[in-house]
Amino acid sequence: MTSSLEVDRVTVEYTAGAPVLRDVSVAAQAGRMLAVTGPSGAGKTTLLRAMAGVLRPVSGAVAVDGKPLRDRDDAVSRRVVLIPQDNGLATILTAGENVQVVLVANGFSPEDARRATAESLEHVGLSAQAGQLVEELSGGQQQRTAIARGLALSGAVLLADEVTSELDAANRARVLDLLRAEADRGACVVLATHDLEAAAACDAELHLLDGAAELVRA
Ligand SMILES: Nc1ncnc2c1ncn2[C@@H]1O[C@H](COP(=O)(O)OP(=O)(O)OP(=O)(O)O)[C@@H](O)[C@H]1O
Repeated sequence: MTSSLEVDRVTVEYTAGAPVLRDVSVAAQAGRMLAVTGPSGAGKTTLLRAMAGVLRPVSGAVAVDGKPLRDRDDAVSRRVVLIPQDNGLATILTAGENVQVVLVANGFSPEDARRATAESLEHVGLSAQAGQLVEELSGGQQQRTAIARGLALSGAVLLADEVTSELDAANRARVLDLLRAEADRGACVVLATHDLEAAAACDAELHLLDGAAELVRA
């Protein structure tokens, strides 16, 4: 089944009366990649967190398949996957454990979780690091572990926040190919990025500036 993600006139505030996003609307469609660009502090992470159901807008709504998201639990049950900017990995677990634990928590049997973990780490080129503690991995290897974890969940919506920032050119190209493969299997992919080449690899681009959004490429 394919899904669509609609952001309808969303305003988000961290402090009452000081919106970080103002009246932002955009739709992300199944099978396509949407880039969210803009300078540091423009609100890219805030928008992805609202899309993920982590932040509740003060007005407007985020909907998947026309049904508004209630909160993060609702978003998880509707297969909205967020790969966060800070990776969100448990540093005292291995790369493999980080992926596997999340899969089991999402209903995979231990055997399926083991298989999907091995496949996903292989896709990002980390098979040899599966048993290594996250705190022993480089920044780019940690970033790829978080990507492997997000990809393994096979979301209907995949929200990737600055997932190429620590990667060399070859790994960046590999990750963009993997995100494209997610879109090709029917996911809505949203990529927040500073990287102009990564943005150019997407089908559409939403540019944020001072909390307002403009669709610069549809
Ligand atoms: N938890 C928070 N509490 C208060 N203000 C916040 C919080 N998180 C972000 N902000 C503010 O919201 C604005 C947008 O931040 P956000 O992280 O969404 O920007 P960004 O475009 O992702 O930036 P970057 O490219 O540097 O990651 C910034 O002014 C930031 O200081």
